[in-house]
Amino acid sequence: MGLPEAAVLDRLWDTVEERRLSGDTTISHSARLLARGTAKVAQKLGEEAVEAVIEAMAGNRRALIGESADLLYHLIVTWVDAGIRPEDVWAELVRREGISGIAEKAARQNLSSAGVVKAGETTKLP
Ligand SMILES: N=c1c2ncn([C@@H]3O[C@H](COP(=O)(O)OP(=O)(O)OP(=O)(O)O)[C@@H](O)[C@H]3O)c2ncn1[C@@H]1O[C@H](COP(=O)(O)O)[C@@H](O)[C@H]1O
Repeated sequence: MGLPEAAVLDRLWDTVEERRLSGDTTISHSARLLARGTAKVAQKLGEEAVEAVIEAMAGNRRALIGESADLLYHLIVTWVDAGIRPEDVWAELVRREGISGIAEKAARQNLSSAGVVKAGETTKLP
């Protein structure tokens, strides 16, 4: 295998989806977490995000790599629970490619100040 690459995320999604469909909750962490329901899945996502924040603030590069993997895993479990496929998210990132985040936000603010978009509404595609 060459350098690790992002395709691992697609493989991980396939594995977690398989655990949702036929995983044994006594041996599969994913099956057990998904069986606990959306609130628990979302809680764990939040917890892992905070753990990544803590390591980033502490400047613990190695620990932040580990917490990043935990966060990505729990984000994928959240996608599986919500019926989101990786390509749904990859398509959104591709749509945004080449559009500066600053220009994107300014355009949204112009739309809302022109009354085209009500404040609080987003012009981001669903
Ligand atoms: N990438 C991961 C991965 N990252 C983290 N974790 C698990 O996530 C859990 C996080 O620990 P926590 O204490 O935060 O969560 P918890 O055990 O629910 O504890 P509580 O908060 O409920 O008390 C640990 O058990 C980690 O092992 C993962 N479990 C699985 N995977 C991948 O998913 C695949 C399928 O795993 P299973 O579903 O277990 O078969 C594996 O082959 C891996 O590729």
